[in-house]
Amino acid sequence: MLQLKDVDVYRGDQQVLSKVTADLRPQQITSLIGPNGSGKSTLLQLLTKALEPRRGVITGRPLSIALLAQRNELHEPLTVRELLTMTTDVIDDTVVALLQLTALLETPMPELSGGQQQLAWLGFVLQQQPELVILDEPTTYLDLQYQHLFLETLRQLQQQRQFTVIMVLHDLTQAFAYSDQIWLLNDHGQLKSGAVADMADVDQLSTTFKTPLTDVIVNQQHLIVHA
Ligand SMILES: Nc1ncnc2c1ncn2[C@@H]1O[C@H](COP(=O)(O)OP(=O)(O)OP(=O)(O)O)[C@@H](O)[C@H]1O
Repeated sequence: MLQLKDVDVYRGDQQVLSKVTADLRPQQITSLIGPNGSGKSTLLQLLTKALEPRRGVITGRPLSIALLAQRNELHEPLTVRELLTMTTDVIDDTVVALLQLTALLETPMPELSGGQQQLAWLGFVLQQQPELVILDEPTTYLDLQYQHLFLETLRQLQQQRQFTVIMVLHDLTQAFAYSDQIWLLNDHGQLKSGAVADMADVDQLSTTFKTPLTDVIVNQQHLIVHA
């Protein structure tokens, strides 16, 4: 699928990404992590072609890409059903049930909680059956219960339907728990990537985030916490 080779990106005179080379693994979940301002959103913009690199090449962009932001706006107070059928006539009952939206289909979106709205937006994205789903900090405004519901449901549906996901997450424990691959950007815009097990390197993470971190393993899961 998508490959980046020696990609340099500038914003004006400022170099944001430097010689980024990576391979987005198909049918897997990749989390893109890195400190504030390291260029995560910029990298996502490259994937959707909203930005072009100054140097380097990007190949293998899939035809169907769906993007979900931290917050998503509607210009009309659509119901959940209207949102889900905006781009396709058929409601996917499995998706709706897993997202706990079945009883909310006739409810106007503004009457849902923030967490329910974000699940409805995930439903909107998945209804389109995209090959690649790009999520930019999708759980930022959700409480813990909804963060887990969102990521669990995404994981479950991704395993059933085998689409590819790349998402920016700030919570390192969640990134390691819900992903197959990690892309780690440092504040020089350099990227390291690898499987979760290989990237759970606290020295590398502590250096990149400029804060001491430690890795506690509970039930074979990496909890990356402040040392
Ligand atoms: N539209 C823009 N015009 C000019 N510079 C920009 C623009 N968007 C981002 N930048 C700059 O590019 C750099 C990378 O920003 P980007 O938003 O990609 O980082 P990020 O890792 O997503 O940050 P955060 O974690 O804070 O969301 C920053 O120095 C930022 O100021």
